[in-house]
Amino acid sequence: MRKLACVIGGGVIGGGWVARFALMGWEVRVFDPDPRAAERIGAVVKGAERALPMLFESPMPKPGGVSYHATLAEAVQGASYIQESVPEDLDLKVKVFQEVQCHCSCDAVIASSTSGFRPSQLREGLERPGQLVVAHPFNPVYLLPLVELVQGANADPYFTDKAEEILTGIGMYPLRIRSEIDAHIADRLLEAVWREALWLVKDGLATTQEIDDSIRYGFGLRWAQMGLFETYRIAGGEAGMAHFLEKFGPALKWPWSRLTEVPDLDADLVKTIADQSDAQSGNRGIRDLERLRDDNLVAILRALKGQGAAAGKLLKEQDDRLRRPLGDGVPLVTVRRKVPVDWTDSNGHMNEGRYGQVFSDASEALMAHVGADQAYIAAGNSYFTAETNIRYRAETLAGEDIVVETRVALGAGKKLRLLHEMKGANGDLRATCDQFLLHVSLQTRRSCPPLPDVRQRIEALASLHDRAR
Ligand SMILES: NC(=O)C1=CN([C@@H]2O[C@H](COP(=O)(O)OP(=O)(O)OC[C@H]3O[C@@H](n4cnc5c(N)ncnc54)[C@H](O)[C@@H]3O)[C@@H](O)[C@H]2O)C=CC1
Ligand SMILES: C[N+](C)(C)CC(=O)CC(=O)[O-]
Repeated sequence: MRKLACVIGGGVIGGGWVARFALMGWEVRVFDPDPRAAERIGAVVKGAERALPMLFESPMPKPGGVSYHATLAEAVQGASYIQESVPEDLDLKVKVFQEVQCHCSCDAVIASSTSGFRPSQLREGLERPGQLVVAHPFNPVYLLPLVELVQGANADPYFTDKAEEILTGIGMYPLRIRSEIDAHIADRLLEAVWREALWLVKDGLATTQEIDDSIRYGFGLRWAQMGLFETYRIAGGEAGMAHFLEKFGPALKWPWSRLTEVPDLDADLVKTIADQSDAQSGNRGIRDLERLRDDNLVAILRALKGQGAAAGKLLKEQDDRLRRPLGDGVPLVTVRRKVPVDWTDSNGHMNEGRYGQVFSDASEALMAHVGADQAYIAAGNSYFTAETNIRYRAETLAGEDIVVETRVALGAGKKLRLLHEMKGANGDLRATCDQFLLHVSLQTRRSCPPLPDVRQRIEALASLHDRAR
């Protein structure tokens, strides 16, 4: 399948889709009648280019090109996936889908970013209603994996399955919503919290900052890794969920919530909220806030990745999908990645310990390349590092692209000596590492010669790298 996506509507959400598809190697065609759309999307893509690759240890694919088209008919040509992200207006969306179907391939997935409409509403008057699904993302689309995938009645599961496969391939977590309902699942939950928050401000009970603090210092942290039900199960103690419901069930009937009413967004309430929000965050521009949000999300997601928990598990799976064989260049490129924010220290640059990690990753990649991979290790053979000598030549900042080039300087029997050079995007040297490893048996924990295949491949690399010196 040709990896060609079309994004219709290039605002906040459309821009995020463009960035995610393009950075995951898809060519993207955009249609948006607003002449400022390309500039807006450019700014979103720039932020995404810094943030998204920080999530992965594997190299990103070559980014796909982004092209802008004067007509919708031209933009959808040849696309296998079409994502609509025009404003939340049912008539407008239906009109867009009707036009899309006049020009797109009958095999293409047509997906809507709608926050609240049901697929059956969007399919009104469509010639091929089954071709449309809802794929509701979360802002920023290029970092947050969740996408609510709604098929609804009268759909063709072929398109839902295809959408699921494509969205998974670009690193997202498609959550299939079993029955179509207004606002799907997540927006219903968000809406409940949002309404309650608006009442708290309107009634003068809390400021915008106090409400944000009540979330980010407390339950927001719990939600990011366990959600609602698993968290409350623990709150029930040894007796679990049933006991939690027994303990806190009666409170549901007390007037703890104003959810059944909606506050009027009259001029007074809008001014109160806008003034409080200005006082809270008005000293920072939107781009600054976006960068702060993205860096924090990257750090949180990477922490979850370390634990293999929640969205972090998905990142590990995407790393596996992105991993490619090393190739046979001389020297070998053993690491190609972006420096993530959580690797920097109080000097504002990549911490010295992380250089050790990068070179360790380089050795591990080389080991896998010569056949000393996870299966080889599981069978009881491995290499241990006996000595590492790192020279720091220039500082490296978060968001920078780095590569490590590795030469086998010695591959004789159980001895392996690797010379690594870490370079920046322009080939400028950042650090070198001279590393001596010994082959070991994991049963005896003593050194021993490698198995013949690994030994041969190491010797071949050593002689190739020696000749190329
Ligand atoms: N902003 C958010 O937090 C989220 C929004 N959504 C949904 O995504 C959709 C888009 O929302 P936003 O990006 O926030 O809106 P937006 O207002 O930022 O962007 C809409 C874009 O559509 C363009 N547009 C208008 N008419 C068009 C047409 N006929 N053809 C092509 N482009 C057209 C506009 O020029 C604009 O660039 C909505 O359905 C919204 O509910 C979904 C998740 C989150
Ligand atoms: C406010 N909103 C309904 C458009 C929000 C969403 O749809 C999802 C999000 O990113 O919060």
